[in-house]
Amino acid sequence: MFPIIQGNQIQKIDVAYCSAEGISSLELMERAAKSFVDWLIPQMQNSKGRFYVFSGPGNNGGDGVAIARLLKYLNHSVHLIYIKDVDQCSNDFQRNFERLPEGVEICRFDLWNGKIEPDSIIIDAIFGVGINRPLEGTYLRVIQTLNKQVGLKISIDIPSGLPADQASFGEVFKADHTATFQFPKLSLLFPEHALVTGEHHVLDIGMSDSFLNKFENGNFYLKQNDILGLHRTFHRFSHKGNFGKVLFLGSEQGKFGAINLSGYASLRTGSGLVHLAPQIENTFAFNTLVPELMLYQDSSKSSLYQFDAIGIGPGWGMGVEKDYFKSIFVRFKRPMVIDADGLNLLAKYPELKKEIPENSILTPHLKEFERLVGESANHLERIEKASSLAKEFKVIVILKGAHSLIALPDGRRIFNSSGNQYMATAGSGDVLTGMLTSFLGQGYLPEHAAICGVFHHGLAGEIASKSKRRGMTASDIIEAIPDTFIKLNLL
Ligand SMILES: NC(=O)C1=CN([C@@H]2O[C@H](COP(=O)(O)OP(=O)(O)OC[C@H]3O[C@@H](n4cnc5c(N)ncnc54)[C@H](OP(=O)(O)O)[C@@H]3O)[C@@H](O)[C@H]2O)[C@@H](O)CC1
Ligand SMILES: [K+]
Repeated sequence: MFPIIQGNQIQKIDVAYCSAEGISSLELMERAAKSFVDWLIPQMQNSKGRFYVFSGPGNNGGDGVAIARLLKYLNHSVHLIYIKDVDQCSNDFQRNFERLPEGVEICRFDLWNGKIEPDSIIIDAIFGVGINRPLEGTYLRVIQTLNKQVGLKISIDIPSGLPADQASFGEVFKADHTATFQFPKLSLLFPEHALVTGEHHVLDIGMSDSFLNKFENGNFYLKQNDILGLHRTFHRFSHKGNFGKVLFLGSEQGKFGAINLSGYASLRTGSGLVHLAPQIENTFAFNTLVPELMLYQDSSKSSLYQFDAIGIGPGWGMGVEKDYFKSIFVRFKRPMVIDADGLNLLAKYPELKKEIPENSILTPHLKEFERLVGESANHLERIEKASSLAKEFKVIVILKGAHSLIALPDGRRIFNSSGNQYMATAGSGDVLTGMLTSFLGQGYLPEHAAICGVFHHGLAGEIASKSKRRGMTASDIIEAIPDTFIKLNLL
């Protein structure tokens, strides 16, 4: 997993990396510039190949100057607009400025005529992770001017004006794409910044996970390769008992779809036996979506021990009695998945939080999370609260959304990379509950169940949305679950 390094540590990393690799900071900048251009060129198939690069005074600006050179070498039309006098810019900026080839149109911002030809691509290299205060004066004017321009806008490393690991504190360049070096900066993962970051892309500049891990501060970014080693393997002699017997409690009258979706998702994730216990008196009235799902009638006296894992909450309703709710924790005793009305009931009866079995997985979306822990001023505060909740009650909190956060009881915070906007559809959360419960039931450690569940869920969404886009439903996500195992070559 990539650690997500704090902005104010990044200069230290540059120095340590350059000395370990025996390269100069200028060479590292060249690598960054090259990785950017290698990523950029295939993106711009229909463009005329005309670029306007705006460079600020630091090394982000230096990246921009190096990129202007590399684009010119590829015979593109390149304009470089710099903002501060060159002799007041960073050393590596100045070294790159000296290397600019003939044909790059160079102009200082205050002398620039303000014209950008249609179909041009605007590259923002004004500020990177070194931003330390809100923009004012000329810099503010530059960003305001560029935000009014039409055309594809791309930020290098981070949209200028956005601090690396805090909530935005002023005007920010509005990018369509952000190409960030080596690992995403924390603030790129905040939902409230989506309009300025656009789509973000992580570009490799050669730093290994093990090198970066020396600078980690508990935040990590989950990639596809990270989950491969976490999966259990099964063999020809495995029988349905090995794949787990799971139970879902939820679905009051009128919300039958909820645990049906969870149950079906758990079958598709590999569960051997799946039972549903709807919150209704007469289960004859309950139709299961697929014949493989079995009905179970729970009574608060019976043992739940026969199940390997349970998932509670989807469509449950708020009529569940407190004592019955508590009895589930007491009767099962082992890690379980708590979602939807299970979480709303915890918000209603906060004294029950301490009864939750250790290492259980709680899966709130932003609204459910707010009910549990109160309002947050921004996503940074939300992340801190999720982490505190995980540590205090020794549970795993999955804060759902783009780049879902997995907050672990030991304080680590893992941000997911899979998934897309089309997954914001009814029942998507019930599917996740089914997948998490399935992995728990197959004997995965709760931490691994959480990581695999979140990643596969996002990947299934990506696969299903290829043909369905906005029309994708939760059932489509379920149907794509087997493809996630095939894609990752997992037997
Ligand atoms: N490690 C990596 O992965 C690699 C990183 N690389 C690149 O380096 C970038 C970081 O470079 P950086 O440290 O020079 O910071 P950057 O943001 O360019 O500028 C800081 C300058 O801005 C100034 N300043 C700050 N706020 C201001 C404000 N509001 N208004 C006005 N001025 C303000 C501040 O001066 P100050 O006035 O505070 O003295 C300082 O002069 C990084 O994002 C990436 O693109 C790659 O090249 C190689 C691999
Ligand atoms: K930038």
